[in-house]
Amino acid sequence: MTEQALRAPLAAAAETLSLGLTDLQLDRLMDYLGLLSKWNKVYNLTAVREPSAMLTQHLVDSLSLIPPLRRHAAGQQLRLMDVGSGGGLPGVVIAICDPSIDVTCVDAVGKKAFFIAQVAAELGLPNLHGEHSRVEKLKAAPFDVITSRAFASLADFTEWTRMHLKPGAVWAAMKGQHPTEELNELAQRAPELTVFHVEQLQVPGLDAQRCLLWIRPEATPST
Ligand SMILES: C[S@@+](CC[C@H](N)C(=O)[O-])C[C@H]1O[C@@H](n2cnc3c(N)ncnc32)[C@H](O)[C@@H]1O
Repeated sequence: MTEQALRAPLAAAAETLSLGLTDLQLDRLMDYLGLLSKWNKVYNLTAVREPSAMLTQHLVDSLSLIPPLRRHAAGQQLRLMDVGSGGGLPGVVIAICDPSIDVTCVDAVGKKAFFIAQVAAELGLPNLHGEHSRVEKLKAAPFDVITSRAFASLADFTEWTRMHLKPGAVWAAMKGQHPTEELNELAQRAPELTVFHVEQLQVPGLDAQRCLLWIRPEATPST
């Protein structure tokens, strides 16, 4: 498939999601797709091999997070950690779509974190950083939002990243079908956490269930 043939469905998906992306942002998303496809063979970034499948299953899927994230940001600058980001999903897509969000992609595999740094340099994204570490070993740093996609159970995700939450910060976990069992496990292991919003994500061109879970530590009552 030619680049032009992939750019059209990408632009259409961005339009359907009302993202208001500029031509430069669409170019960067296409450049990212090119890098993902090129370096996948070397770095083993994703099991999805075909660029057209990567476009829908990875880029457009990650784009579906942008409207809820913007709603949450409400125009404020945010520091966001994307945990277990692999080839940069959704972290790189967020950094391209929203320059006011400073994104750190954390992955336990060094070559994946290196790839993120390479994407940041090649695409000229000063708001994108790659960090090589198991997240539970990472020195505590304050973030406003911690995201994950295809990473770990909700209970592990929140336990391993809790020390990185600023006061007032939240987790946003991308999942497929409504994760009933994971929610039950979370309620047992971390009853002090609140799942304050579960929303369906619409992924243009993908006939699959997707949802986003917003979680926060229970507010400490003031004394
Ligand atoms: C299934 S991949 C998902 C990648 C990407 N988020 C996506 O949606 O395509 C899970 C990633 O989590 C990373 N990972 C697993 N355990 C980790 C940990 N404790 N800390 C940081 N990264 C971890 C793996 O190296 C892998 O790249």
